[in-house]
Amino acid sequence: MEHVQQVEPFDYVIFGATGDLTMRKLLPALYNRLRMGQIPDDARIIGTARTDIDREGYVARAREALERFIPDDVRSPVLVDRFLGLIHYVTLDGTRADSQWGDLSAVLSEAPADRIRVYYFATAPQLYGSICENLHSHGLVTPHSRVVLEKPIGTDMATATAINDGVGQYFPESQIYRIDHYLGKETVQNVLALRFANPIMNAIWSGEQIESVQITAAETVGVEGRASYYDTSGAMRDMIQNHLLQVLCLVAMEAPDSLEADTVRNAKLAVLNALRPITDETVAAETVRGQYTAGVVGGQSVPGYLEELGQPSNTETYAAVRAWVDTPRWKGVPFYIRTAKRSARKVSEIVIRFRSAPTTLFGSAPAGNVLVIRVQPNEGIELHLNVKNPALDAYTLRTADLDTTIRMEGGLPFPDSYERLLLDAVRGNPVLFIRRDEVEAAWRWAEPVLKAWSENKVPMQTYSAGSYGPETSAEMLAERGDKWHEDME
Ligand SMILES: NC(=O)C1=CN([C@@H]2O[C@H](COP(=O)(O)OP(=O)(O)OC[C@H]3O[C@@H](n4cnc5c(N)ncnc54)[C@H](OP(=O)(O)O)[C@@H]3O)[C@@H](O)[C@H]2O)C=CC1
Ligand SMILES: O=C1O[C@H](COP(=O)(O)O)[C@@H](O)[C@H](O)[C@H]1O
Repeated sequence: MEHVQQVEPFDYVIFGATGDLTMRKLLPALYNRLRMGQIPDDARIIGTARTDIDREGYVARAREALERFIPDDVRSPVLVDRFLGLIHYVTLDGTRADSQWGDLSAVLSEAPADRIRVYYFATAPQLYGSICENLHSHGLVTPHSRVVLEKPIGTDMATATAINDGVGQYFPESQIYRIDHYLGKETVQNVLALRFANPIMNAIWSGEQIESVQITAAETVGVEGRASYYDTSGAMRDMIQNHLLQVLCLVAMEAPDSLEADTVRNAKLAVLNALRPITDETVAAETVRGQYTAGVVGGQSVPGYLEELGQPSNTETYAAVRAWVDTPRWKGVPFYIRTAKRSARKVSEIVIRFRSAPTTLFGSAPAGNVLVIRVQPNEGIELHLNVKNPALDAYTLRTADLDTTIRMEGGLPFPDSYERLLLDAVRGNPVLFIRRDEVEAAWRWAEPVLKAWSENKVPMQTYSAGSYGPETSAEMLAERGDKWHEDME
């Protein structure tokens, strides 16, 4: 099975190795892959950051991170020591040409010249260009090198272009891996299997049978310790421009001829290019933005966004958009996309509402079937069907659910999406990474909305923490007789 095959020996060079992302996600993900037997003994993880510590100091931090973020039942002292044995650390300012590049070069030159080298940028994106320039000028970019770029790729088209140009000067597109962790989620990848491996699904996957599509990513958490980042971002930039548009692409794309990276990415790009532009004239009707106020989440009282921030802000913590994919397949089908912080519950899901049967056999019209792809939690698929109500003499209907939970063999939880993606970069498989033109097409669609919002062309709504969002969001759906999933019967 592919997921337990060992990858080739590699050097993973992490820029930003002392940061939150490395400690919380990257090191635990690599540990878990080592635990699964996928990481060869001679692989190396080379952390770099400006913090002046030696290898022992860094290994101590890495050990602490594993103790914190790897559950006890899968953290074995022997494996932890083996993992920590792979780690090196080089103190380095990635933006300065006169920093200790020689030290990094010396460590890298201990491995064969044709070794796979992954440069992972877990720093602020503004640094990516100068880190690449320094890698190049110090002769560290080899034909076997790849660079993984963390989000956000810009805050608009201009900044995205600057980042992509900066990296693109030194790495060809084929060596650039833009990560989107939603594509690493098992249930997101499953959309392709569900659609294209099941003729019964494929046959009904268009506006002829589908009334509307909803894509939700809601969280109960607020902005946690990331307020300074989040307040410059907001829900549209943080979740919709990247993760949720990618999910929309998988739901809406035409069948690719193969699962080869560029074939899939071309199919996604075609969807992004077919998104109907939202203009100053349509933005108030097609979008809703909001900020959470104080409320109760999971039984705990929590402050509002502005209280947490301690200053006024025009940044949305909730965004909902009615998007349209202008292709023959999706004519007249709204794609409702929404994301929220401090929502009533954590849920990411895709809800496909089918048109109802035109029959008059049963008195009232039967409800349209609903297919729910549960991205997380409780990953699985449910299909709401109409069945005869067995309790009554009259021939009436009720709904029954076909519900399947998708699990790994042995009932194990799915690996974190970073686990798959980190090793795909080693394998040289970019299918789950985003190509430059996709990023640009997504900004082309999102930018006019952000501009209109910044000019207050759409009022900022409020919603209580622990609710499902502003009322105007439900009203946007009601205009066409639609309801958000939680309001469906
Ligand atoms: N944290 C998260 O959950 C997520 C983060 N991201 C993205 O990942 C990136 C990193 O985020 P996060 O870990 O939270 O940020 P942190 O601020 O926690 O870490 C930043 C890292 O960059 C290093 N750094 C800063 N300047 C330089 C420099 N000039 N040269 C070399 N290293 C430098 C810092 O170390 P030092 O000060 O020692 O140099 C530190 O290791 C950002 O782009 C973020 O948007 C994306 C998704 C989720
Ligand atoms: O990229 C991000 O995603 C997380 C949500 O990810 P999930 O896998 O838990 O759904 C979000 O909290 C964060 O703000 C955003 O930057």
